[in-house]
Amino acid sequence: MANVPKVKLNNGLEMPGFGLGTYLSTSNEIAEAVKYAIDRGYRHFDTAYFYQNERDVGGAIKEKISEGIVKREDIFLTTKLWCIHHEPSRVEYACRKSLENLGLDYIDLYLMHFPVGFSYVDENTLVPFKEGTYNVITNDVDYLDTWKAMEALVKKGLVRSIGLSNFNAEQTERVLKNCEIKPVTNQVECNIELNQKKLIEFSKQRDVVITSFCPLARPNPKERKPSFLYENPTKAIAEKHNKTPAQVALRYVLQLGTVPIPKSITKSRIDENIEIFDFELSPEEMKVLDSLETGNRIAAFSKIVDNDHPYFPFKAEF
Ligand SMILES: NC(=O)C1=CN([C@@H]2O[C@H](COP(=O)(O)OP(=O)(O)OC[C@H]3O[C@@H](n4cnc5c(N)ncnc54)[C@H](OP(=O)(O)O)[C@@H]3O)[C@@H](O)[C@H]2O)C=CC1
Ligand SMILES: O=C1CO[C@H](CO)[C@@H](O)[C@@H]1O
Repeated sequence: MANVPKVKLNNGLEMPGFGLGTYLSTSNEIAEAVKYAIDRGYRHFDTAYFYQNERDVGGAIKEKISEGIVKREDIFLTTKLWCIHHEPSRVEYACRKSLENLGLDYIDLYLMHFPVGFSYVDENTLVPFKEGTYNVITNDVDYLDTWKAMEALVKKGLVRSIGLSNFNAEQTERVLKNCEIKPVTNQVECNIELNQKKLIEFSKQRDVVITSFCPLARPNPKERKPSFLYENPTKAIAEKHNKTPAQVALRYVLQLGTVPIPKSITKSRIDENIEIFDFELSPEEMKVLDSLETGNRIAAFSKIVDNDHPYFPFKAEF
């Protein structure tokens, strides 16, 4: 079984340096995947209110706890505050709703999913579109006010750590300069094609860990994309190490100093993805992989959220 090192967070707690993503899978398939992953040594799981699978993920964890395979304190569970709950008065409600869905007493890490708030219509309208369009109705809640309400969750013991997701450097700095409790991580898209080197360096200097989502760039096997999973130079590097291109891609973001959270519901891939702690890419190989950066971003916010919103994060260089 892979020996996953722990990463020290700026609040003194630890987070396993590798985890399982859960986006786009619900119900039985994700519950089975989480249970299998626990059996195979995964201890860190990433979900979100937005994914509508907190019940499945939490239920699977609880099952493994009641079987005596793990204890609650062995598991590191992340979930996220969704954009319709940015109003400070909604934050505790949203967190308690996530806890209820998960069936757990506390959340290890609670992230603000995105810096822009969306208008609240009702619980089931996760993405409120302007009629007849695919443009989201945003609001102007300041993410600093949302952050203050998240700090209160730590004080109440509902969550152990809080963090950011999809924040750019300037936004991260604004939170750091105005917070009582520092964000422990910023979870951002990071893979061979969007290697986030500048944001990683910036965050490292401020003791904020970068967690890498879409570390495999959400593969599309029919179109053989991303090319780094199917072609050289990744393929040749993988062969040299007796690994797969996916393992090289995950090892790459790990060696950049980030925490990868690849998602899979496939047993063989759950096994494959965690086996990245027994080899090392050389500085030359890292350089070759650096050169595959295209800047392509997959997580779709830029298509639905007004890019001119003052808190839209992706107009900045990093
Ligand atoms: N904070 C945020 O805004 C965001 C957070 N996330 C989080 O990050 C996680 C990971 O990102 P995600 O978008 O899922 O993208 P990933 O890059 O992790 O890709 C997931 C896809 O890759 C497939 N896959 C997994 N392992 C392999 C492998 N070894 N070889 C080939 N294909 C493989 C999976 O298929 P299968 O499951 O069928 O095996 C799935 O279709 C999410 O699940 C979510 O938890 C993601 C996006 C945004
Ligand atoms: O977490 C997420 C999963 O990816 C989606 C985009 O494809 C994002 O919208 C969302 O934040």
